[in-house]
Amino acid sequence: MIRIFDDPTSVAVAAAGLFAEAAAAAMQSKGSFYAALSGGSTPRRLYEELAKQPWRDKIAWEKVFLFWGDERYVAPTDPLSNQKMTREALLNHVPIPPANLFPIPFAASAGESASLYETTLRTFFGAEPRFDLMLLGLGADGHTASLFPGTAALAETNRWVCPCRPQGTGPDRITLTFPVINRSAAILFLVTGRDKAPVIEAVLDKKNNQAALPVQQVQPVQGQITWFLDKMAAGHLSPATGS
Ligand SMILES: O=C(O)[C@H](O)[C@@H](O)[C@H](O)[C@H](O)COP(=O)(O)O
Repeated sequence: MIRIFDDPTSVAVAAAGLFAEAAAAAMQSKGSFYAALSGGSTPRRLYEELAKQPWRDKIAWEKVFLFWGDERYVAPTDPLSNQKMTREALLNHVPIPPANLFPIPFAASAGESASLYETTLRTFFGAEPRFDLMLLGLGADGHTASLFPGTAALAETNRWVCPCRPQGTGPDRITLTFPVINRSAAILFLVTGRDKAPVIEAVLDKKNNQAALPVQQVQPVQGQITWFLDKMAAGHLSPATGS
């Protein structure tokens, strides 16, 4: 499903509603809700929405279990940390038990952080990872989570978590891999801004004549993909694709 909203704030408000609905449905069927969080500017707005009413009081936060889809290899106090962003925007403001939070650890190396997180996930989920909701963003280069073009992590079939080194500057990353992402019950992409219009057109209007983009490997085994876009990101889509 593709939904197009006027602006990033409307995307975040709608995403908060979807998050709350997915949480209520999972809690009703199995008593808990497992979500993987994304970094990025649009998710931050979503987290700020969830920290406000009605969601702060309406969501049964003690039954919410939060994981991170990717992280920069930096200390959790670093301004680049997705964990720090999420704590500031959401977690410091809602009654979620600390034991329900599973941030990506900052270990001796990005590789060690990834393998520790893999152990955490395997201990929690057992044989098969199954997130009720996976939040994802999309980079202008087609990356999602920290699965960047041309990196070995794209071909991973066994490991659930990988370290990776994006091209250019910036810290190493730790990312969930496609075998985990594609076992999610639901995936929600939040994409806003004019700079995303070409990549959104390539992915959703399938006008991609270049090499395959990482995001095109998001193909859930059973789950649903929902795209929440703002008008700017949807600017190059044909009218038949958007709604
Ligand atoms: O932590 C991150 O930055 C995410 O891993 C990354 O995949 C992000 O979601 C996209 O780059 C889009 O980011 P924006 O929403 O900020 O454009």
